[in-house]
Amino acid sequence: MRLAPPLQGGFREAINDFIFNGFFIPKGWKVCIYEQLAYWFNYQNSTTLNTIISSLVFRTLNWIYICVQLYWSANSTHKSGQYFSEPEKFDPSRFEGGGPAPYTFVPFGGGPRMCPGKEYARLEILVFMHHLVKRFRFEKLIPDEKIVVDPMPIPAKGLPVRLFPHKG
Ligand code: HEM
Repeated sequence: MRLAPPLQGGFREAINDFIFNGFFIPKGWKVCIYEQLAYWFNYQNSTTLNTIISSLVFRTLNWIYICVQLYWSANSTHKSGQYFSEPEKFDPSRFEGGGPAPYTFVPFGGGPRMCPGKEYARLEILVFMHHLVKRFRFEKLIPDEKIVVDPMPIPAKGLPVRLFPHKG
């Protein structure tokens, strides 16, 4: 959920004027639909930006649109060395105690529009994992299988595993 969050992030509308990194963002500015471009920004800048605010000019037929994106990014926030030491390392102990600072671990978003399916999704995967480890030992068939992002992160070959039922 931290290293490869299923949702990369989302768009927001500014409810007040504010300044971010020298950009003046007026109240009411919001999204353009160029999500793929945002994904691209997300990956290109993954170590430096945790919010992407970019002005874009693009042309459709004879119209030129100027568009501001306010995009919060789970992926780049989760990979920030400022919030997670050795960000590429899988280390569940970083969630012990108080865990990460508020709004730094955001696979389900945050604030009033946070994912309402959060607890259901966590429970479902917990039940699945419980039955898997209680009944089987398992091995990945492709140890270094890559994850492709298109736009959701999925194992490139479908994560084949071999199951060995526990005896008795
Ligand atoms: C691992 C599983 C899931 C992940 C990682 C996930 C992630 C997210 C994220 C990041 C958002 C945007 C939150 C924001 O803008 O702050 C969202 C919104 C939403 N999710 Fe999920 N979700 C998951 C499972 C589910 C499930 C199981 C349901 C329903 C049963 C669900 C229903 C929704 C709905 C309805 C919204 C829109 C909420 C709104 O805009 O007010 N999600 N989810």
